[in-house]
Parts: sequence; structure tokens; C-alpha cells
Amino acid sequence: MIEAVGLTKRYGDRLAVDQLSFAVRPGQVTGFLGPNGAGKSTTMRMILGLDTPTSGAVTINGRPFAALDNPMREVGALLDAKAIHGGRSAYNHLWCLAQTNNLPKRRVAEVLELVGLSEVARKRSKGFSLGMGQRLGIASALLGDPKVLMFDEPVNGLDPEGIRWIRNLMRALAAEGRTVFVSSHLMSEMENTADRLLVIGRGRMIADCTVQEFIDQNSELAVRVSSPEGGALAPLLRAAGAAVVPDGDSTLLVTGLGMDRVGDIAFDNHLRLHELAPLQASLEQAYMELTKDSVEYHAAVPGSHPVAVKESAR
Ligand SMILES: Nc1ncnc2c1ncn2[C@@H]1O[C@H](COP(=O)(O)OP(=O)(O)OP(=O)(O)O)[C@@H](O)[C@H]1O
Repeated sequence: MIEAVGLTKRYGDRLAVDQLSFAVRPGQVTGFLGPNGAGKSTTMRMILGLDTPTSGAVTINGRPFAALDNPMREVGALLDAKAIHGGRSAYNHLWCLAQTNNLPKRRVAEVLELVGLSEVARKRSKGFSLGMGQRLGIASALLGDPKVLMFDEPVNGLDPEGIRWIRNLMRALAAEGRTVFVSSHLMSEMENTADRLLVIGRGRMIADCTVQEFIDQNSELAVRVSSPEGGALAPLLRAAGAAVVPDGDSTLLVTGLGMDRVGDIAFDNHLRLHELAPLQASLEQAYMELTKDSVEYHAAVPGSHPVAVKESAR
């Protein structure tokens, strides 16, 4: 379990993390989402004692990181997969870590097997692909068999096979009862991986809920209606308060009215319907909508304005 209370980090006049309070629970994958610059890495570094909070506190299993007796047995983290000595083999890298942290030698072979690096374990990690480096970083995080695991943007730059592997690993770790906390700036990545979501923007908590609650609260329901008399139906729906967008010749996308109301209006006006169906905005759309005011940089639309504009700080 990871718990933060009023966690705040200020760099000069930049408030990177602003009064975050949350709990990351065992047995679940908790996605930590936010646009670039939202404060995810800063929060993770504070959890691991690599950055000192300006105010507030964060604990792992009830204690600050610095007070843990054997940190690698309690928490494993993948923050920057490139932070590995390239001249060493994967085996030696893990064996050094095991020795300095008082962990049994057998764990080295176990985690190499778990991440699928046994065959290349004696090769220098300098020649590793991004995916192999990521696997080695995950092997390091798992070495102490910790109950709490944290991954900062673990699938960045990976191919679909690597992404699927990491996704399955996280689900398996959570199913074993571990606390799994994983950051990403893409909702599409978290949609199939996470049980719970913490969404931040400009250092502040925007949402703390299950994935289903996020869908229910943030994705607007739309209705797709097909009618050979769409031209007559559209103004009637608009008059009832709906927003109506044509989608092809005879189909309308309707928001702001429930499906029952759309059907009733058509029936009352003797208009034939060929299709009436609910549509749910994708989670990615809902997330973009929710975080649009907290994006640090807005790129200009190609052809309209060539420069990225940095928004002024709050
Ligand atoms: N050491 C530092 N000194 C000054 N400012 C910093 C420092 N580290 C982070 N920041 C600033 O704090 C804010 C939050 O950064 P952080 O890296 O935590 O965001 P993030 O959500 O992890 O973003 P990304 O998805 O791009 O990795 C940003 O505005 C960043 O520029």
C-alpha cells in the first residue's frame, strides 16, 4: 500500500505536485495518468525517497521509504530503464544488486527466467534493445520479491509484443496480491490494464476512481439513429435540446437526449427508424477532454500556427 497525504513539490516558482492525497491498494493495478509534465515522475520519485517533498508526506506500507529496513524487499521500481551500467551483463548487474541488498543468489536466475532474459543473461547489456533493457529494469524491480511495484511509463517505445507482455505481467503481479502502480500519459494504455485510475493535471488530482466509474462519469453517451427521414427528424431533435451531427446519408449522431426520447420523438412524428443505438465515447476521448485544461504545451494545428505555445503557470 502506498499512501500520500498533502504531497507537494515546488521547484522554484513551479508547483510540480500540488497537495496530492491518495492511496494505492494491493491486489490491483492502479494507473497513474496525466499529460506530459503533470507531475507523475516527481510523485514517483518522492515515493522512492529520490526527491524530498516541499510539504506533505508519502509512505510505503506505513513507513517513509527512508525508514524501510530492506527497501528492495518492500518496493521495486522501474523509473529509467537506461540507468544501467552497459558494460555489465544482465546476470552481473542483478547479482551486484542482490549482493548489496542481501538477497539470495537464486533470485537472479529466477527473475531472469521470469522476464525471459535467461538466454542472453551473460551478454553485456550495452547491446540490448529497448525492450530487453526494459525487461532487465523490471527484473531488477522484482529481485527482492517486493509487495509494492512501481513502473514509470514502462511501455514507452516498445513494440506491440513488448506492450502486451508488460500488460500481462502487471495483471499477474496484481493477481498475486501485490500493489502495482504504473504511470502513463496515454489512457489507451491503461484502459485494458488498470483497475483503478489516479488522474492528475498540473500536479493536482483530477480523478481518483475505478476505470468503470471514469467511463460512467466522463464519457458522454451519444445515440446513433438511422432514418430514411433524417432530414425531418434532425430539426425536431434539435428543438428538443439535442446536438445533432449527420454521419453519412441517413444516419445522425445525437448527444444531449437519451435513446428513449429520440425514439419517442420519431414515433410521435410518424418518422420511420432503421436503427437506434447507444454509442459511448472512447475512454481516450474522455481523458483528453478531462485533461485538456492541464496540458503543459499545446501544439498548434499544422498549417494554422507553427509554434508550440506554453501556457502560463497558474
Ligand atoms: N528537477 C526539476 N527541476 C525543475 N523543474 C522540474 C524538475 N523535475 C520536474 N520539473 C517540472 O515539474 C513538472 C512535473 O514534471 P514531471 O516530470 O513530474 O511530470 P510527468 O507527469 O512525469 O511528465 P512526463 O509524462 O513528461 O514524464 C514539469 O513542469 C517539469 O518541468
